[in-house]
Amino acid sequence: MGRLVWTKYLWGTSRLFDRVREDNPDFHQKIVPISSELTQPALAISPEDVERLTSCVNIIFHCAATIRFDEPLKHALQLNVMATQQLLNLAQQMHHLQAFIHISTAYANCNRRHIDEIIYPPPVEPKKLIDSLEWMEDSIVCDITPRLIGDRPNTYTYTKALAECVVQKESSKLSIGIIRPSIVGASWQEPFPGWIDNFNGPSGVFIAAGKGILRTMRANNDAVADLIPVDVVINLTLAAGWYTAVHRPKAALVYNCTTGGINPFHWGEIEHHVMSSFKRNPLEQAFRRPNANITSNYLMNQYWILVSHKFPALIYDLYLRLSGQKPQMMRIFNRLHKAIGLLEYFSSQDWEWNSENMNMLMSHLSPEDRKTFNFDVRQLNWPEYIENYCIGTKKYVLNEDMSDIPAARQHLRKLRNIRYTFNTLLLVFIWRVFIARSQMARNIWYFVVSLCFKFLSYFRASSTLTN
Ligand SMILES: CCCCCCCCCCCCCCCCCCCCCC(=O)SCCNC(=O)CCNC(=O)[C@H](O)C(C)(C)COP(=O)(O)OP(=O)(O)OC[C@H]1O[C@@H](n2cnc3c(N)ncnc32)[C@H](O)[C@@H]1OP(=O)(O)O
Ligand SMILES: NC(=O)C1=CN([C@@H]2O[C@H](COP(=O)(O)OP(=O)(O)OC[C@H]3O[C@@H](n4cnc5c(N)ncnc54)[C@H](OP(=O)(O)O)[C@@H]3O)[C@@H](O)[C@H]2O)C=CC1
Repeated sequence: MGRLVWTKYLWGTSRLFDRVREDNPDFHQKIVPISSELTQPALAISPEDVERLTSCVNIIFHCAATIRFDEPLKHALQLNVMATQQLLNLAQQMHHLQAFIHISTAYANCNRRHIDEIIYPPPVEPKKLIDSLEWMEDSIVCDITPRLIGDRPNTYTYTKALAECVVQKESSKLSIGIIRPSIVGASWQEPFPGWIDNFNGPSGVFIAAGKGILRTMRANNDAVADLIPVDVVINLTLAAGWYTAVHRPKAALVYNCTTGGINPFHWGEIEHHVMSSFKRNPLEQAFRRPNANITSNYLMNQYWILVSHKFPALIYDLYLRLSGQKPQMMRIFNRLHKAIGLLEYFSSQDWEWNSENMNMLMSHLSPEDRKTFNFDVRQLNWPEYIENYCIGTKKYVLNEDMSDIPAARQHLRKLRNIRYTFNTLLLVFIWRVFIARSQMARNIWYFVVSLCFKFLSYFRASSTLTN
């Protein structure tokens, strides 16, 4: 439902709605936005709006949540659990409600390796937790949060697990479907390939790598990167709304909305395609040439952070200071490291999700509906998707013009020349300081050079023989 920001998207200039605007310029007349605030009693919905909702609504799609990984527990609990309970209460007053679709996350149970389409017992009884945190000061809650969330990485996944349990409790009174998307990425086909409008999940990582800021990150090359295009999630959600309303399942049906078990792709492959895509379609004003690597080795990552992040940031900030400007690069890197640190849990391991209900739902759709509400990720071509995703971050997140690509390429060439010059100067400096002053360093240097020369002569000789 969201707050009234919805209107900004619908009536405003968002390119997401270009196609629907073309097909049906008056489409906005079909939409009635309702103002709400999840942190307020009864969700702060006005009595007139409550009246309208209870008399008109057939299906609820409950998406509103805080998705921040660093949300204080009390706030996350309020937004993701208590607000869900309030919406369920409101849903029970709705005279014509046919289905309640709750958007959870595939990582709600990320403390398990294999995740079935069932609701697992909650880590704690939600009501008990809400009651006990109510009287506690924020500082105490903060202290006990790590103990409470246990083997989950953050308050987000913890509260999303509790929310599932709250929703399940109402399944005798409402027809309920729960959608669990994995890592939501840019659109695959609808309304056009590559649409994305935020820095969440991998998008911020891709952009930071494309800008040449991010050069290293901890991730497992061979772990499955369970990205799911946003239009697949929406299509599945709509289809689940239809199925729930028509078939009225007795228990809440859970749909793991994932790609890993059906059409797996790995972080190592993503790295390769992201980097080559940004080399073909560079972002404007890159800090350095895009050249990022993932590694699962902690020490290696720390080494590259020092050499490829902190050292260039220090030099650049020194340059800014000397030219009378405010240093900023170190601050940017500190924020980046904080964000990356919160994502590494998800990129360093993999999970197996069972997605039988996704298949079951597909089998219930008519061939025409299967096309209109396509969520068959077997057809997803990953390299093409990643290319469109990277172009999408450029066009729709950073609002860069594709016609400026030649200038961006020129900028990368300039950066390459700066790097060559810098490396040459560094080599000369090292030569002057170490090699020219010490006999032993000189001997090692001559030894290395003669070894290289011998190798070269050997290869030349052997290639002449084979010819
Ligand atoms: C080596 C590289 C190789 C490259 C190739 C790639 C190879 C593969 C590599 C592996 C990839 C792994 C990906 C795994 C993803 C797993 C996700 C699991 C998802 C679980 C699924 C879910 O169930 S779902 C929810 C997902 N939930 C999020 O994903 C929110 C996270 N996030 C936050 O929890 C907060 O964001 C956090 C961070 C605390 C900061 O918090 P913070 O307070 O410091 O900063 P803010 O977020 O408030 O941002 C303040 C302003 O910075 C702007 N900004 C933000 N990022 C920016 C950026 N990169 N560049 C420029 N600008 C940026 C922003 O737009 C704001 O701008 P403004 O102020 O104008 O609005
Ligand atoms: N992004 C992802 O990778 C994944 C997301 N999900 C789930 O999908 C759902 C949507 O997530 P996503 O679109 O990514 O996240 P967004 O942050 O973009 O959307 C969250 C929505 O919740 C609303 N909201 C947040 N706080 C309040 C509040 N206090 N009062 C009223 N409304 C509020 C926001 O309204 P406003 O726009 O006004 O701020 C926004 O419409 C969430 O339930 C999330 O858990 C699941 C798996 C993956």
